[in-house]
Amino acid sequence: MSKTIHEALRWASSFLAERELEQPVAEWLLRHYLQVDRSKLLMMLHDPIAEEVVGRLKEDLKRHASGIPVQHLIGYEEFYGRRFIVNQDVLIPRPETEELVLEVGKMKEQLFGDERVTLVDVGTGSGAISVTLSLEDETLDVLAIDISEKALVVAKENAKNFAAKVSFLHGDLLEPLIEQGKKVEIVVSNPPYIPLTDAGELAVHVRDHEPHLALFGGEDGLVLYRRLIEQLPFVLKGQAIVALEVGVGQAEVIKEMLANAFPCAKTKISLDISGKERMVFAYGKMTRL
Ligand SMILES: C[S@@+](CC[C@H](N)C(=O)[O-])C[C@H]1O[C@@H](n2cnc3c(N)ncnc32)[C@H](O)[C@@H]1O
Repeated sequence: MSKTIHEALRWASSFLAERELEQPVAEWLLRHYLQVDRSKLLMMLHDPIAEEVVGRLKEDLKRHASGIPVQHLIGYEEFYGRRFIVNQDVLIPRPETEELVLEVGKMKEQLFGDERVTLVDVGTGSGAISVTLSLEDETLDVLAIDISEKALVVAKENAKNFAAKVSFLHGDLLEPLIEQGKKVEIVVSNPPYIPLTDAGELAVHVRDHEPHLALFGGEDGLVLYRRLIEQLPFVLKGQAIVALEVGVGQAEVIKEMLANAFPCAKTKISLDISGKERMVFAYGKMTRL
């Protein structure tokens, strides 16, 4: 007799638990195969499940147990309620970054109201930040930069899928803007910030399956912040916002770097939903006097 969805899920949960892997993975996979949302899946729990779907589930769970992120198995990650294509060329967007997007939206509203302003997302990866902000706020002209040509292919595909108007540039941090003499009101970045010295502590699915260019920020994790902050004065308008996602334990030092670079601006650290200092901002007057 064929299994029900409930039985398949129970089997999958114990497979994952034995390997200390996250339980929702089985549900994500089944929702993906059956193309249903969570509430529909719950309503279908006692329906029979086709043998080939059970076979696919077993195969994918084995691949996941070997270290492949579930997002690479299904080909997307949800970000701000939208499905972004992801593959081995881009960082899988994380929930903390949704909080950065939310904060940037609020700060833009406070500082610029409905004024039309230009925002640049440095190190756009899958385009999660740039595409989302462009869709959420029509008063933003959005540019996005990445040093990885392969990441830009994915970001462009995501922008196309959502008909988001983002202009993509290839280059090192803000250099493409500096070369054009272009000035912007908002710089957002979630640069690579893991210290190279922490590489050994990373989970296999991160270390072996996400691009190292997206993960490591030099020996101490701060290399990209230092270089980005040095470049900022060349691209920021007089009134501006700088919004950076940072790693745990990096917020104070990055706030200080911003305060030194922009003595007339206000700076602040924001906590993520789990109470960790994960966002640093400089905003207001960006001139030195
Ligand atoms: C941590 S990932 C962030 C991706 C995406 N913004 C997100 O939040 O999901 C960092 C991104 O910065 C890019 N990157 C690394 N070094 C860079 C550089 N020097 N200039 C521009 N982009 C860079 C990487 O290719 C990667 O896409």
